[in-house]
Amino acid sequence: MSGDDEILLRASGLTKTFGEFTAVDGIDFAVRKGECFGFLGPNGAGKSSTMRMVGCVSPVTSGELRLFDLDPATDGPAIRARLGSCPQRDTLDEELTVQENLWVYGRYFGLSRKEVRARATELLEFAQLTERAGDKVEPLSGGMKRRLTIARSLINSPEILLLDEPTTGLDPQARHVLWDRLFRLKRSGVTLVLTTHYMDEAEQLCDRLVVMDHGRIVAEGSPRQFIEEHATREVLELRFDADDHHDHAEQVLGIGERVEVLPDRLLVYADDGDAAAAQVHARGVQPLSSLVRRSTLEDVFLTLTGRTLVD
Ligand SMILES: Nc1ncnc2c1ncn2[C@@H]1O[C@H](COP(=O)(O)OP(=O)(O)OP(=O)(O)O)[C@@H](O)[C@H]1O
Repeated sequence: MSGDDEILLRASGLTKTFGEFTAVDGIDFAVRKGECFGFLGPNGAGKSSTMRMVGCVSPVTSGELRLFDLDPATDGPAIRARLGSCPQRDTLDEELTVQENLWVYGRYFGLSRKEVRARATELLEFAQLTERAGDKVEPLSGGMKRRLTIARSLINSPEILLLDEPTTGLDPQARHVLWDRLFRLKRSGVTLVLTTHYMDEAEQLCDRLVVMDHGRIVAEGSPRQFIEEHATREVLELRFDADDHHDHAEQVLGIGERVEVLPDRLLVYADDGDAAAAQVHARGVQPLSSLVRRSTLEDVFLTLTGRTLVD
């Protein structure tokens, strides 16, 4: 196998248990060279436990895991040398400067002083932190710290970068800057594997993704495939006075393909949202507001699991 079809990471029957509890329940997936592969799911779905096994920091309970055709159980150090790993929480040394954080990490990977300095200069540019190179980390914004963490995880020029919820806790603008950096990284040939519970992030970044729930993979595909397969083209959102959404659901039953009741609104799944709205109107139902939008991964998740992603 070669080129774009080359599989860098493969799991089959991958399982992680903590005592009696099964956090990852026999999952299968494969990541191709150069793609961005995502694990989408709510808190507790087993995404981080999967990433920790892939990152060779948590042993596999059972099943098979191979990175670069190597086994984490016996080849952990060789795999880690070719991986970058960006944890959910920033673990920067706040007492050091921005560039010192990179230098220290580079030395840990065995790069020479000269190599470390050259690589750090490149990475600061990539992370748009050149101007802050000599500043302490502590006062940086959340977005800057996240970019520095990513830069640090790239110091060894990894072939695969693991990102556990890369933009959780960041404001919208900082998220967009980060997405732009990750796009650039992917274009440069780095394979990205990320977890997220944001549908927009998965839609923006991932070529392929799996949806996880209760330790299992419940669906797999590209974001567009997901939407085409598991949701209608459009959704009509209807809002009524609080508390009576269930009553209104009965009134609109049979319109579109499916009606979903959420605490604050009704979702009518229909390929033609405007036609569905006209039918609602014809039945004399009068919502406080109504809106037609395209289906998203959130709708797919709701269809597959009966729950919203972010409760
Ligand atoms: N070290 C541990 N010991 C016991 N249970 C654990 C441990 N680590 C994770 N779990 C449990 O395994 C389940 C999956 O956790 P995991 O962190 O993998 O989920 P997640 O999808 O990454 O969620 P989050 O978005 O909150 O990180 C959770 O119920 C969690 O409480």
